[in-house]
Amino acid sequence: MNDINTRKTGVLLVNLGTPDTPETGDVRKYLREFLMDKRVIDIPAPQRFVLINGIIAPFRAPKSAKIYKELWEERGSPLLYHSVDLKNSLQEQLGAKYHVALGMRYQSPSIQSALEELRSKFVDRIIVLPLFPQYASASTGSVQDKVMEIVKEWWIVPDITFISSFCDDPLFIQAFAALGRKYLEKEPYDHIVFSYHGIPERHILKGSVNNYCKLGSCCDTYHKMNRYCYRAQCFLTSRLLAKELNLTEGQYSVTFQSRLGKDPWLKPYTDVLLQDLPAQGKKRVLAFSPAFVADCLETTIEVGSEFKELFEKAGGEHWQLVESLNSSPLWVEAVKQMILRN
Ligand SMILES: C=CC1=C(C)c2cc3[nH]c(cc4nc(cc5[nH]c(cc1n2)c(C)c5CCC(=O)O)C(CCC(=O)O)=C4C)c(C)c3C=C
Ligand SMILES: [Fe+2]
Ligand SMILES: [Fe+2]
Repeated sequence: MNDINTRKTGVLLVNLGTPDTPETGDVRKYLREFLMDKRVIDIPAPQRFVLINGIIAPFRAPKSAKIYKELWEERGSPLLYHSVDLKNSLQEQLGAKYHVALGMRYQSPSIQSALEELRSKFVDRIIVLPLFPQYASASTGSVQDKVMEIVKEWWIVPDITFISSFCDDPLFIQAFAALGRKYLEKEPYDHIVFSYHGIPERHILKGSVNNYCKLGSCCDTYHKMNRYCYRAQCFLTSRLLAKELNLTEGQYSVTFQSRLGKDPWLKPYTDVLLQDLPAQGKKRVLAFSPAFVADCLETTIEVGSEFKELFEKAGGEHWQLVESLNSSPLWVEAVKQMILRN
C-alpha cells in the first residue's frame, strides 16, 4: 500500500542512447542528436551543422546502419535492453522507498520522460547516476547538462545528487574482474588489453585545471588535481582491475578506441597497438571494455569482431572480448551500494 507519509528517493539511471531501429533514417536521427551536442563535437555551431548535414548524415549514417543491423537482436539494441534489465533488477533490490527510472541522453526513453516519471511519484530527492564509469564532459557532463536544463524549468526544483564517476568503486572493479576471471581460469592468455572509448585530446586539455593535465605522466597517479580527468580515471580503473586480477605492469596495456575525424584522440589507439602484439609473442589476448557498463556497438562489434579480425590478420591466434556488466548480479549490487551510500 502506498503510504502518503513514506519518503521516497528517485533514482535516475542514464545511458548514452541508441537508435530506435537499425534503419538508416533512425540511425541518422540518432547521430544528428548525438553529434549536435556541443559537448561531443565541440566546434562552433555553424561548422558543426555543416559537418553533420554535409558528411555525417549522408555518408556515416548508412555505414553505421549496416553495423547496427549486425548488432541488433530480437530484443533490440543491447545497450537499451541491458539498461532496462539493470533498472528492473535495481528497483527490485532497492524496494518501495526508491523509484528507479531510466533515461537515455539521446533518443528514447528521454531524460525528460524519466524525470517526469520521478516527479509523478512524489520523490523527495533525485540521485542521478550516469552509467559511465569514467567522467568525460562528452558523456557524464552532457547528462548533467541535460538534467539541469530540464529541472531549471520546473517551478519546484528538486534536491539532486549527481554521481559523477565510479572509476574506482571497489564493487564495480570486482564485478568487472569477475567477468574476466572466468576466461583467465579457463585457458591461458599472453596479454590483457583494457580498451576505453577515446575522446579528442583537446577535451582533456580543456578540462585541465591550472593546466595540470598535459597528456603525459600527469595522469599516472590520481589525486585532487586530476580528479575529473578522463585519462587519469581510465588509468586508475586499469590499475585497480590489474590489481584485482593479479596482473603485473607488463601483462596489460591501456588503449583508446572509436575515434572519429582527423584530430588527435587519446593514444595509444587500440586498433594500432593490437596489430603490434603478435610480433611480440602476444598471440592470445583478452580484451576488456571498462568504459561501458552495457554491451553496445562499441563492445560487441568494434572490440568483439572488428578488432578480432585485425588481430588475426596481424598474426594473432585468439582475441576474446570480456562481455560487459549488463545486469549481472555483482553489478546490480554495486549500483545498489552506490545509491545507498548517497
Ligand atoms: C564511454 C562513454 C562515451 C564517451 C566518452 C563517448 C564519446 C564520444 N563518442 C563519439 C562518437 C560516437 N560514439 C558512438 C557510439 C557510442 N558511444 C558510446 C559512449 C561514449 N561516447 C556508446 C555507449 C556508444 C554505442 C551506442 C550504441 O547504440 O550501441 C557513435 C555511433 C556509432 C558509430 O556511428 O560509430 C559515434 C559516432 C564522439 C565524437 C565522442 C567524443 C567526443
Ligand atoms: Fe561514443
Ligand atoms: Fe590527466
